[in-house]
Amino acid sequence: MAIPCPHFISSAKAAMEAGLLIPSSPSSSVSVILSQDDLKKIAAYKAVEYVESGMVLGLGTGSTAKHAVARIGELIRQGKLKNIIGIPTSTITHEQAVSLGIPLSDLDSHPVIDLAIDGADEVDPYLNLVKGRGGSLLREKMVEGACKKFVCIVDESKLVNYLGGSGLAMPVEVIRFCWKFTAGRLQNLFEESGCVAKLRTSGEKGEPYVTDNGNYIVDLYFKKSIGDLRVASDAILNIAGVVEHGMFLDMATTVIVAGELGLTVKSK
Ligand SMILES: O=C[C@H](O)[C@H](O)[C@H](O)COP(=O)(O)O
Repeated sequence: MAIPCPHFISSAKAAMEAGLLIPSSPSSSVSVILSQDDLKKIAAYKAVEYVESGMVLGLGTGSTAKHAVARIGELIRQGKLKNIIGIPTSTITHEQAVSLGIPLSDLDSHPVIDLAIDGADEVDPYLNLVKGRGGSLLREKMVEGACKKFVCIVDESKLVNYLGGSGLAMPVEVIRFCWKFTAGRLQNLFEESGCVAKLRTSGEKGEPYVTDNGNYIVDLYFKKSIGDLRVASDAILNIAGVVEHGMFLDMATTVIVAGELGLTVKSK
């Protein structure tokens, strides 16, 4: 999706730094079309400005986080970041980090993480998130729950008035055993919100999608708000068979939003 940005003031600077935009002259006014992926990259590059040498970093997963991981790899290669240790949140991020030469570890060896950078599927006005449409919610929640700072990076399409408000999936990771039973219990739990629970599938044959942890994902679709998020979270986690859900409540310390009018940094 191309987004017209006639007055792209603060993001123009970030776009130049990201190599997405070259001004024709120092005084020229900026008029540029940036794609959604450009916006993701701009948010990611801004987040990497928070990274300092010697940090243990949570490396997120997804089409936005991959730009941050690439940038960290680039700065390490250029010698501008030293002694970084990355904790990846998925096998795909692990593979990307290895290909970039980023030294890696895990939570067992590094239980405290200085900073994590990751994307999100939805961000509400209180910086609560929905994550996991890429399937990595469990490891992300473990890593980002162990962080001193969690910088979330999104383009403005991810902003919602309330979680579930995009009408897209709210993922719940469940064990395979009797997943239909678990999906039914989840759907019943949110009956008043018009919830529909669907098993996530992948590939042409529609096989169940399997997470890095060998589990399935049941996606919840809501017609109305699910009300108190803490109550909803506890109720989901109380169902035997549920491993984790994609609501990240009160976890992001900063959210960087790249949009038509520039970069917005919201912090707690
Ligand atoms: O499981 C995937 C992660 O939670 C992602 O961070 C999230 O889905 C956002 O992904 P993207 O940046 O590709 O929109």
